[in-house]
Amino acid sequence: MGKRGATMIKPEETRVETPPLPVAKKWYNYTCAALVVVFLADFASALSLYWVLHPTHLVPSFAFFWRSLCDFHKDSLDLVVLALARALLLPGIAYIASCFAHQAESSASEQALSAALKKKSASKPNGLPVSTQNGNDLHTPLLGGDAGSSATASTGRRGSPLENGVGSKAKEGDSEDKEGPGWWEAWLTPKTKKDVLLFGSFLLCTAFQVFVGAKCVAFYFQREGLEGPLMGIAVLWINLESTLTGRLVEAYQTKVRARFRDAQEKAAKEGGEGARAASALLGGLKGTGQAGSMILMDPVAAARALKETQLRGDKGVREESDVGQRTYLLRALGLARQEIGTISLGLLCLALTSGSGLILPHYQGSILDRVIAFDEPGFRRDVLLLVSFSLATGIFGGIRGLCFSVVGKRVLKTLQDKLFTGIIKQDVAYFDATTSGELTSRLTNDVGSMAEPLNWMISTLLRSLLQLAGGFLLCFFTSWKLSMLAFTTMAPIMHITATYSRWSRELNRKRYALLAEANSAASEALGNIRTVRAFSTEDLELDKYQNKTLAAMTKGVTDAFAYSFAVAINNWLDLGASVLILWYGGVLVMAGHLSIGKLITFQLYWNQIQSGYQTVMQVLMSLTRAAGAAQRVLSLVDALPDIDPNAGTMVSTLEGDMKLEDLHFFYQMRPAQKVLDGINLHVAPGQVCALVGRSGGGKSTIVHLLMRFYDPTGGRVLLDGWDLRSLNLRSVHRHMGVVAQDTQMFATSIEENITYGVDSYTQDELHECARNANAHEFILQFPDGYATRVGERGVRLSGGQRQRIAIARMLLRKPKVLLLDEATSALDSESEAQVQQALDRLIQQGGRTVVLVAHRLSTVKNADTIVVLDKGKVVEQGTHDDLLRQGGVYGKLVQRQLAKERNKIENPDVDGANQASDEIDSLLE
Ligand SMILES: Nc1ncnc2c1ncn2[C@@H]1O[C@H](COP(=O)(O)OP(=O)(O)OP(=O)(O)O)[C@@H](O)[C@H]1O
Repeated sequence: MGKRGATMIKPEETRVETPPLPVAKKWYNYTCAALVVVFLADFASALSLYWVLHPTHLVPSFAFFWRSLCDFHKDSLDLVVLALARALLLPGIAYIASCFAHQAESSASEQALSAALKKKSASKPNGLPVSTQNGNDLHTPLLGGDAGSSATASTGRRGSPLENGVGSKAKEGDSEDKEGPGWWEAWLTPKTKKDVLLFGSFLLCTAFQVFVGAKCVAFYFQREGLEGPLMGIAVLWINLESTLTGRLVEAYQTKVRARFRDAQEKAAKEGGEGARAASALLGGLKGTGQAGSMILMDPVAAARALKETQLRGDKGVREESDVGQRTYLLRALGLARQEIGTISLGLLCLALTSGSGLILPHYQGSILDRVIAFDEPGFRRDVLLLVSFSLATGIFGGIRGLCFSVVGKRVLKTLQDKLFTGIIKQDVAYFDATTSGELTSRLTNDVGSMAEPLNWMISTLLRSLLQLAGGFLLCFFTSWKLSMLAFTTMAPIMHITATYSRWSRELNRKRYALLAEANSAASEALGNIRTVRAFSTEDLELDKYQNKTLAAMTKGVTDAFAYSFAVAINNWLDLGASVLILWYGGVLVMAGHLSIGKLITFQLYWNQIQSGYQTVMQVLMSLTRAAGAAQRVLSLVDALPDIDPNAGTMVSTLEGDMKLEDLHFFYQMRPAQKVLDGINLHVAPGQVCALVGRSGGGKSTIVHLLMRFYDPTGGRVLLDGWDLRSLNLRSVHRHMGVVAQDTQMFATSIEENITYGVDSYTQDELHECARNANAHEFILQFPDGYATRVGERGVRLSGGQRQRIAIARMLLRKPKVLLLDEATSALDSESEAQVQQALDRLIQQGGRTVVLVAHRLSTVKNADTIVVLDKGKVVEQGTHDDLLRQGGVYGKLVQRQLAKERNKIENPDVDGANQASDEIDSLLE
């Protein structure tokens, strides 16, 4: 396989946003019911019209039947026949399309599962055992194996009817000697077949509709009371029928998806049993009867892998609530609440602009009629009014734009602040599962996409809706027949735009996810630039980044093609409507039923409707895009951390008594690995406890739990006899000082780094702490002294210098409890000795409790208690002398260390720290 990236599961592939199964079923049933009602009403309206025309000939003879059918201008039997044809054809199409949708869904679900399994198998060096339901045992390939073959193994089918379906992509890497499917077969997936069928039904409905529209205007109405409205209902029903047919198939797809997801979650919960359930379901879904051939590998792992990108708290994965357009709008309005004054002014100007905008076409048409009639005074008055209304429209339009733009900018700021607050308060477990690149993407791309439409959305949406409603009424007022004809093209346009907007929403969600991944890849590479340079892996990083941006671009280009296609069809339909209006309007004008001015007015109102509709659709489309981004933003804004640093009892003073009671812990990202397994430990106030042991034994994890970065999965951490979980973390941290293994610095000055989080201090205190940490001297050697900027993450300092600044930072806080996680590991022997001296002094000064993690003997030997940890258990515990007497692991370590010390004197280049670490490892072997 070669490329590591190939095993990654793209979040957008695995995270299928579907409602719960009961909701999906409910919507499917509602859509079915609505379709039945619409068909019945359609047929009833056509029959009623026929009955209105022939109250005595409801059951015609053949000759009468034929005459009625062929009389386009005066009879309506053709409408009854067409209604019947639709009632038969459309459900048939919906059924066949649903079958294809079924196949596409099961195939896609299967692909997602096998991707998850592939990832799992890639993360396990020994590969995962996979078992078929018919009892065969297979093995997934190792990381370096052929990705495609694992997918093939997991689908486990040959010659299935879905072989050429969506799932065929999963088998891209099938053995090279086999010929892949031709482009035609690859293209003709069940999904394509479904789409083609639905598009066919749409064309059919449009043709029916144009027929009814043409009939409507050409019809000779004997009594206009009932015939017109019945004809109008027929036009309306056709639109509904075509839309509902598409919706029915979608609702069915959603139901299938929800069923699959439920089965998958069941699989995660129940292990083997659930696996069989999911497998059976998949087999059932495919409709191939090959349940036995579906292979599932470790469903728990697969389901877990699927959830890796989801929001996490300290207690585990959380469901992100689905943010639709309505929720987005409500939340956006909620954010804009403080701007109510500016919004009100904007709305007032909006009403004035829209009102005067709607009056303009009336005067435009009227001016023309007055020119034709040589009515000079009327002409002058109308021109004056037109100018006045145009000026008003411009002025109020400008103010409206300004108001809403200001509101948009303010909301953006509020949102950015809220999101950053949401991110920074998350549990540490959340940050274990995500990358800073993804988070910065949320802060920039997602917040931008969510807030951007607010600049113009509210005003534009309201204005366009007013324009639409007003234009609609005025069109009917000007000529209802002309309106009826023109509106036959409206529904297909609406249908195309709605379908495109749904599809585009999904595509853009994937695009944003890819952009976030690209961001993540870039920030990871830049954050580790020295490693990248040292290993000359610039091309590899570039590849990773480019793969993501390429995939995002491909999706963007696909969207652009589809958009152009949708726009082209819309334009044709729009032009068609204009031609129809001019044709029939011209006929009416020539027959003396309509003035030229009225025809122009109608055309202008029609244009207003068109542009209003296009704008509404654009707003809705950006709404759907914004809703996708809003989901990622709001899920974080709303998510409360499991560990709330502000909750619990405030701690004003601390004795420093620390107790670990039967402590158990595993990290969420590796639930199978027990890191701490029943640790019991007591550190009395003022005592020093040293944790030693093999790398990975759980020493730093104990420090994490003492800081309450995580809560234990079993047992308790007690501070002064209080369960740490019941105390206010912020107040506890005020009494704690920590120097972590990887010293973290901010890209500010040395002084700001040392005084980080300290409210008040004097320069003397600052210098004293730096002196005690053995940092003062080297700081003064920099030309800017304490004002020296350290660069991002302190890159302009050496490891030892960073460590000493971190120690100074800790000393300045005068903590009651010191947590030193290998605080002196990065120092040379001389610095270490000095820092050690400073730490000793600090410990002796004020009876502080100290927990230190160290590999070096010199650091640990003075501790009151030395705890030797291995595989999350305490293997030895006591003072230096006790443990030496016992002659166990620690005793051997000391002997070896002394030997090394002698060796070091002879060979001063040896890196003592690493050696000592290796030494403990080997001792514990
Ligand atoms: N955030 C994390 N998520 C998942 N696993 C983790 C995480 N942090 C540590 N681990 C795992 O937990 C185990 C214990 O790690 P820990 O850092 O406590 O060991 P340690 O004894 O301090 O090792 P060292 O001496 O090398 O620092 C290791 O196997 C490590 O891989």
